[in-house]
Amino acid sequence: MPEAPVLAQLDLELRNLRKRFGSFVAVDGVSLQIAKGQFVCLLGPSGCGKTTTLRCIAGLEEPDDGDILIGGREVTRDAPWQRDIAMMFQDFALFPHMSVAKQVGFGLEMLKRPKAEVARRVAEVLKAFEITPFADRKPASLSGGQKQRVALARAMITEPRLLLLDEPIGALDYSLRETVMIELKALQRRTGISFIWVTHDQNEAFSLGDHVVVMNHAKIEQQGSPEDILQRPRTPFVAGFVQGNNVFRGTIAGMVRDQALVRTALGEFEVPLLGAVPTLGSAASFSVRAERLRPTPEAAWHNRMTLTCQTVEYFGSVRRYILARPDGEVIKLDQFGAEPAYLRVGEEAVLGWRTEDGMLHEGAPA
Ligand SMILES: Nc1ncnc2c1ncn2[C@@H]1O[C@H](COP(=O)(O)OP(=O)(O)OP(=O)(O)O)[C@@H](O)[C@H]1O
Repeated sequence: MPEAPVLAQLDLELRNLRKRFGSFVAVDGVSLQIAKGQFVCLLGPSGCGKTTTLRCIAGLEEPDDGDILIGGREVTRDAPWQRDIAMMFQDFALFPHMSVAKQVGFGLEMLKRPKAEVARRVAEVLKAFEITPFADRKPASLSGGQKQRVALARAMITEPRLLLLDEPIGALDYSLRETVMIELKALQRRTGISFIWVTHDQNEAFSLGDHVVVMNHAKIEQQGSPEDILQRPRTPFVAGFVQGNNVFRGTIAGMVRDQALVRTALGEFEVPLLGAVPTLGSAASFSVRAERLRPTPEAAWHNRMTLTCQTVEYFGSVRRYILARPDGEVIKLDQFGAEPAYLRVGEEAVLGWRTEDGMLHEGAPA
């Protein structure tokens, strides 16, 4: 059994957090435990409640119900500056009339630290973020990447326990994003401060996060390591939301030992039973990742179907085949890009997969 996290060592805990705007429920019973020094990504489609959750943690929204603990201390009704957090927004929210040095020192001045200490720390932080040459400049004269460094320096100077980031690289050019992501990940590791990073971009979430929290319709659908979520999606929503899954819908037609037989429009497939045993005849869905399918299944594999290759996309590291399903949907098959191609457009293939590569979902499919 996995060890329960030691509560005093949690950087953040949310207990059954709820937030309504009028009759609209934006956050619906969100519970979360974040150990020390984690890079956490809140991932989900637009409007699923990520930003509202983050704003509740920051103290910018008051939850209707539930508790927020930071570093083991209950802060649900505390003001933002009493929470040992800092925030960084997509537009960086820099003060337009303040010099870079002044805004970087702002947090320490608010905490009424002695002038000499503020000056020393500002000099250190400007140097660490390589923005010393801009110390006297106003934000308007800085590039996007420079503004971002200033915003980060301003957030990090108080050495908060949590840094809350809302789509922090959304405003940067694509060419800059990868470099900034590498820098931010290194900064998080170096400082040991937990980052809570809101994004709707799964590449960002899976490449940065130690822990990814997938939200949909105000609730957490699944949380875990990137590998957990990519390889073992537990709900039809997560399977459909993350890239690379083939989702099958049908009904439970039988159960043998530790396997369910799922009847779909494409045939009957065996899927391992992991959790609760489903009712015979109930609606069910499962997924198989595109790289788990094979164009020449072994004789012993039960799961197979004959389809025609519609398109081949080549991404360098991966070759992706799109095969037409009779129900109008498609099947994705991925192959390592350096290998000779499996199939050509128009070619028919028998695709198959090992039973253990199917993932039966919890809850009925939509
Ligand atoms: N102050 C508010 N008043 C009314 N409704 C709000 C308010 N703030 C957020 N909402 C609604 O709550 C829902 C969740 O919003 P939230 O900003 O948390 O979503 P999100 O997942 O961060 O989305 P996005 O990625 O688009 O920012 C949305 O439907 C939004 O319209």
